[in-house]
Amino acid sequence: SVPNKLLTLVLIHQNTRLLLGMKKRGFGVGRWNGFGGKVQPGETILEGAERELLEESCVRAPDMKHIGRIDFEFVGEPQIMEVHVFKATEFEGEPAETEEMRPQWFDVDSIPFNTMWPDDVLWFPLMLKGSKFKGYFKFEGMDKYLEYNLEELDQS
Ligand SMILES: CNc1cc(N2CCN(C)CC2)nc(N)n1
Repeated sequence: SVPNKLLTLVLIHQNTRLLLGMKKRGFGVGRWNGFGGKVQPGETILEGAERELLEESCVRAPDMKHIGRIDFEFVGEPQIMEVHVFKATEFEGEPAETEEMRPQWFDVDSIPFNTMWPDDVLWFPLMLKGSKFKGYFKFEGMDKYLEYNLEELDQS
């Protein structure tokens, strides 16, 4: 009966390249991921996504679109992490390293899944092909999920 924790995740996907960041501290440290964080009181989820992208990568992406939602449960943790995923194709500025993230471009055929969250290999293909999706993963620790479901949603 704990409200979900609202979080964001932004991917910038330009033709055959994807911008990821190496998380330098905190939750998910040592893994490549999109950019994001907690949604603050008084901001929309979209505003939170835009703010975190700028803070973590120094770029803005005004065309970002909401493409999915993934709920993450961690065994022993009552609060579900409700991650809202956004994708952009255009950006303003130059990706730059921050205290949180070291950005790097990857070819979509060479995504470093072995140094990413284990769920990514399942839903990144949906993200890359432009699907809208809804997912749920039950994690036990940081490296293993016990259950999941993932569905593509109708665009119509
Ligand atoms: C638990 N699995 C996760 C979490 C996660 N996030 C990313 C966004 N963070 C703010 C919270 C945790 N991202 C991916 N790709 N997988």
